Amino acid sequence: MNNKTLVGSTIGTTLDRFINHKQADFPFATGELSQLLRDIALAGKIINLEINKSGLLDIAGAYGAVNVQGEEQQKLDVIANVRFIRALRNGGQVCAIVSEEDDEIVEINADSNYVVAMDPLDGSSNIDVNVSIGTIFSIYRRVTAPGEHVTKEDVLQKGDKQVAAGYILYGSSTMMVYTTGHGVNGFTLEPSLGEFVLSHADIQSPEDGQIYSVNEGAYYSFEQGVQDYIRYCKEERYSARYIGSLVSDFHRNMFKGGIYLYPRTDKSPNGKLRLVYECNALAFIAEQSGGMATDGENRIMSLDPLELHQRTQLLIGSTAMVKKAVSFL
Ligand SMILES: O=P(O)(O)OC[C@H]1O[C@](O)(COP(=O)(O)O)[C@@H](O)[C@@H]1O
Ligand SMILES: [Mg+2]
Ligand SMILES: [Mg+2]
Repeated sequence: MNNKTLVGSTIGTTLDRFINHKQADFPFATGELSQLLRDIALAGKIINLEINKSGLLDIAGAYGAVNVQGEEQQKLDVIANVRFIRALRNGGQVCAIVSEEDDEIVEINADSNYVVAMDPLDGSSNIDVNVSIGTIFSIYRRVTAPGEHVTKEDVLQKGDKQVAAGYILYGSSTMMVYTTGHGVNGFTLEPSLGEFVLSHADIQSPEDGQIYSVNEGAYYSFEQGVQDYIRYCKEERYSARYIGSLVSDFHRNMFKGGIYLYPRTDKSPNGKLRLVYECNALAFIAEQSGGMATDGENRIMSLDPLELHQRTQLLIGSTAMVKKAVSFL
């Protein structure tokens, strides 16, 4: 882990100031993307407050509905979804949202330029047991003209088209980590100030590592190559670490060096994780911090999304480890 002092964006700089500073790098910037990043940070702060006291409030447990994935929605999944949509609507920069919790495209401000794909609450199985969870987001510029009807073309863009992406991690501290294609920076929420403050500048993921993250309980449903790679990790005496929240496992491995795998199984022939609002964002962060993200054959960000809730196999993390894993497939 390296904390470097960068001209104009020193450790301790607030997110707001950092965004302003970075915007100056783009002479034709309109400030829309900057405002959108602020809106996401605001929604993250609001959700963070609810998560922190979720045990005290009647927001634990199931919501009593099933989302398009066939998964039982948790109350906090729905609350986080509502909070994000409201913050992005009020912020005025978004024309459409693709969310894990909504079957169809959520149309917002027809005249706005940006599309957001989001997983409002990642790691839902950990919500009620006080284990770290997150929010994942990808930002694209629409391809249709402002004012026109939003189409699937606007929301089903390759990961390579992302203009920004990141996540908010609600853990022992709350962090917002994002990229606009110029490196990855992490901001820690200073609770008494209520401000995200630059704490991890220009994050670089180690080339190699000793940690592997996979749900080994599904070992026998994985393809032979994946089973062989997991056995290799054991022979190498790597450490097995699996929180069960993609954002948290990814975050740890990005700093310490490691690989996260969610392989396809006989039950889920395309894997479990969603390309549009989980994998593309983390793939952008991984590549921008020196790591790698693949479905076993292709770069995740080169994949053409065909469906809003399309799933993909995911291998992500330190480059040397991901390449090694792919060599087993
Ligand atoms: O319980 P499993 O099958 O290991 O799946 C855990 C994975 O599923 C997820 O919970 C899926 O995300 P959601 O919680 O947003 O649906 C990931 O965060 C996590 O890595
Ligand atoms: Mg998720
Ligand atoms: Mg989710």
